Amino acid sequence: MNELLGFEASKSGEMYNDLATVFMRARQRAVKLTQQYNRLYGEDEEKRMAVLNDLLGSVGETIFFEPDFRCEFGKNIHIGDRFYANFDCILLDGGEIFIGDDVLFGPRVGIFTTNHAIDATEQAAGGCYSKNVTIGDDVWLGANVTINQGVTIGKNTIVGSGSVVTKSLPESVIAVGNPCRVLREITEKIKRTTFSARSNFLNGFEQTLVPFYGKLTFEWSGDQWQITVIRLTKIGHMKRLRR
Ligand SMILES: CC(=O)SCCNC(=O)CCNC(=O)[C@H](O)C(C)(C)COP(=O)(O)OP(=O)(O)OC[C@H]1O[C@@H](n2cnc3c(N)ncnc32)[C@H](O)[C@@H]1OP(=O)(O)O
Repeated sequence: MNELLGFEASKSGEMYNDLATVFMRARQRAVKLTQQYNRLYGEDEEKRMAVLNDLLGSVGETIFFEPDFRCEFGKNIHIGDRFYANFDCILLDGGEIFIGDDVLFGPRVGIFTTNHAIDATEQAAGGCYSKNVTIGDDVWLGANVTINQGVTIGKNTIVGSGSVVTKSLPESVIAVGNPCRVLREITEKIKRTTFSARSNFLNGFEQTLVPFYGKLTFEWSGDQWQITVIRLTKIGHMKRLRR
């Protein structure tokens, strides 16, 4: 076990002592900052972003976690632009977590980069090893998705609710289940009509979510309306959430 290298060991996949002082202190700091972030819910978003800037390794523009967000260290988490996570997101970042642009997490998504040692003696002594996780641009993780260490999710992929992802997934697929397997590719082209939402429900939706996302579109598929969110990129171009 490598106690001297601290985060260098954890980020490189070597076995490290999870109970070493450097990790204990960093964990306490992260808990305090995430509590502060969660308490600031509903306050000025700039204050919340300032906490995230302090807590996380790097953040893009417009990052939003519903309460309660929790992470282990924070400094190993890197998030791109326009990120939204629903309630109770847990990111255990002994290894690094890289999240791209325009990523959506459903409620109770968990990313776990660290395993305890397999050997019981090393386990009891605090032995752990971590592997980085990467989430590509335009990915949507459904509710209760679990991502295990070492996984990469290709861009534009959707992971169904309750899935446990143990191996990497390619780009532009829908994948589901435990263990998570590809269900189908995302190939279809959907024609959309954009118009303003006017019902109470949709006005409420616009006020709460659309500032983070962009615009709503509606498509009549023959027997039902499909509501889709189109997000505005930094340079103002429309970006489709689902194709
Ligand atoms: C940002 C937010 O807050 S998100 C809000 C939270 N919402 C969610 O988490 C919902 C996530 N959505 C899902 O899980 C959806 O099922 C999707 C998007 C993965 C798939 O939707 P569709 O493409 O319409 O798949 P469809 O419903 O046709 O199902 C196809 C097959 O996959 C199975 N399946 C679908 N979803 C799942 C799942 N999550 N886990 C296991 N199997 C599934 C279906 O049972 C079906 O199996 P069958 O062919 O044997 O009958």
